[in-house]
Amino acid sequence: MSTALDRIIAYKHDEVAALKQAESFESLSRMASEASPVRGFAAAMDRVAAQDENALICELKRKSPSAGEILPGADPVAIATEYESGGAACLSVLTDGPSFGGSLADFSAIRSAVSLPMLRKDFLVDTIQVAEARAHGADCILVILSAVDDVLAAELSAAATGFGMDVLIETHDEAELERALRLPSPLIGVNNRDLKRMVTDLSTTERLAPLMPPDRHLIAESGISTTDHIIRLRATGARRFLIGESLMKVNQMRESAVTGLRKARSN
Ligand SMILES: O=P(O)(O)OC[C@@H](O)[C@@H](O)c1c[nH]c2ccccc12
Repeated sequence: MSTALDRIIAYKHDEVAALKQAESFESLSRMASEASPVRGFAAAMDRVAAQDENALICELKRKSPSAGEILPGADPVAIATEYESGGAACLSVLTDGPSFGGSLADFSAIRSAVSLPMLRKDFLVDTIQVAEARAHGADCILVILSAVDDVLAAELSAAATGFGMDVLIETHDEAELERALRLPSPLIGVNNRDLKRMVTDLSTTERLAPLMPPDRHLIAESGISTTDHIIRLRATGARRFLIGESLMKVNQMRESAVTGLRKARSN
């Protein structure tokens, strides 16, 4: 049975083919070398976690296969600015169009309006997309292990590191975590959402956190909407969190919602 993820990966290969018609890795690498300097993505989270606060990667996401329309007509620059003043450590911007309503144009507009480090959130299946990410100013890329094999994961990581970017390796189960530990990046995401079945369960982080070696940083991803969720996940040792839908849907006082999640801890 083909899953939503299979369909996304299929059209990503079409997008890459079209990109290769228009640009080469070399031409995008030249643009990347002229892009604005990399902002340390991992370092920004480290600074927040060092204060024992919660390092939040706040995400800009217009719609998704699991949630449908999240905030039609959203002004991503205005929301990113609210995330920044609320105390987000970093931003994540979906650049996938068909399934998530995002674009690289959104990404560039946000990057010139805020000074936070930014993750290009997309389904990467070719190193040319890594060069494209840096050419648009990305500071970090996502490598989704359920979407790529080990060889491609290593190539994407090496390309990103070559451009000076950080790499977030996304896992969802024990087998993927084992694969992640064979890659050099210290940033390992645990996606609470199963991208194949589209179900979200915070116990995924609770199950995998004890398996994380001390030299790697766990980023708990997806399904986080309350300070209670943060407190529950902090109990696993997690200090880094990726939050999208629930913060997009806050329609008043988004800044204080971000601040509340950043400060959440049990007393
Ligand atoms: O909106 P949520 O449930 O807070 O989740 C954010 C983020 O973790 C989620 O968007 C995500 C995690 N991994 C992905 C991979 C592709 C697309 C999206 C994602």
